[in-house]
Amino acid sequence: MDYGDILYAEADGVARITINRPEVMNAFRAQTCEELIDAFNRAGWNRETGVIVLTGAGDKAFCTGGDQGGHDDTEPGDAAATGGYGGRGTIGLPIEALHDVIREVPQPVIARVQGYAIGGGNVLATLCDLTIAGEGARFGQVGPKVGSVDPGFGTAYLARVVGEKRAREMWYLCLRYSAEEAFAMGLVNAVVPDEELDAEVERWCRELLKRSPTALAIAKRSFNADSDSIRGIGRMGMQALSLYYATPESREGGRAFREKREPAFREAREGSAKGEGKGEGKRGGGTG
Ligand SMILES: CC(C)(COP(=O)(O)OP(=O)(O)OC[C@H]1O[C@@H](n2cnc3c(N)ncnc32)[C@H](O)[C@@H]1OP(=O)(O)O)[C@@H](O)C(=O)NCCC(=O)NCCSC(=O)CCC(=O)c1ccccc1C(=O)O
Repeated sequence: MDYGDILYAEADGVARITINRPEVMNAFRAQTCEELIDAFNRAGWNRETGVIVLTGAGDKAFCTGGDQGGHDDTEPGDAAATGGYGGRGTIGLPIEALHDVIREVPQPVIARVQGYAIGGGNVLATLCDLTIAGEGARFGQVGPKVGSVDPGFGTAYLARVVGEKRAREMWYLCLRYSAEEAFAMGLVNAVVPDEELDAEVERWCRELLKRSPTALAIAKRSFNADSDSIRGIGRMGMQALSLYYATPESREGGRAFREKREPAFREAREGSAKGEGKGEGKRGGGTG
């Protein structure tokens, strides 16, 4: 596969995968997810590769989740309306397959985080085996601010990593957390000055490359086994999410972000319940 949205490099036992869309803070669209899946499989099944590093291009962001310009913005009730991202998978992004492959590759995956790890970007960093952050990194979830949610690993697995209270706080309040705060809650393994980030990631890679790759693979699979049930719950939740994306309430979030204004979720939900707006009646007036 030729890559347009990501960069891929292999050297000295380390595969580096870089989301290369700095103009949208490394937000991902369907094509980005497809390329990431291909790259993870390429690195994961190469016996020369001992560690995989996932990062984002530039110094502004690791990844800010789904590309808000990529949502289907047709009105609910229009024949083509899905509210999704227009690609493969339940919500038009093969996000489930991307999450799976990060967990499936036998090598440890390190998230090298500089700048923002927000929304689906924070989920990707959380799913990596290890996270190393520059001191300027900022973490957080934004779903309920923009009409989205990750009903699988992004919520349930996050709770295992940082604990139920913190995970609920992150999702409900949509605050941003500094690298030090993320370290304190166990979301990050190490924080270093931004200019030392590459050297620190390299140091961790060299340590991992000294370890038995088979023992690491068994350890990884053993850690995963305990949280694999989240996958099934996530699949079910994703079906619900695809219905939610087609509602005025969810669409209001994406639109408000693009229009740089506060969303009016409650008005959108109530308008929908009353059957106001184009096509709502055809969907039974549900709000998702
Ligand atoms: C990242 C911010 C906090 C940065 O804020 P700030 O520093 O004030 O800069 P801005 O002016 O807001 O942004 C600068 C510039 O970047 C553009 N941009 C930022 N993020 C995105 C994005 N995600 N998509 C498109 N464009 C983006 C922004 O528009 C600006 O462009 P200009 O041209 O300069 O105007 C802040 O930007 C922010 O909060 N961004 C929103 C992040 C967001 O909404 N992410 C999507 C979250 S929902 C999601 O990821 C769903 C998809 C998904 O991932 C998923 C779905 C279902 C199950 C699982 C998952 C999953 O976990 O992956």
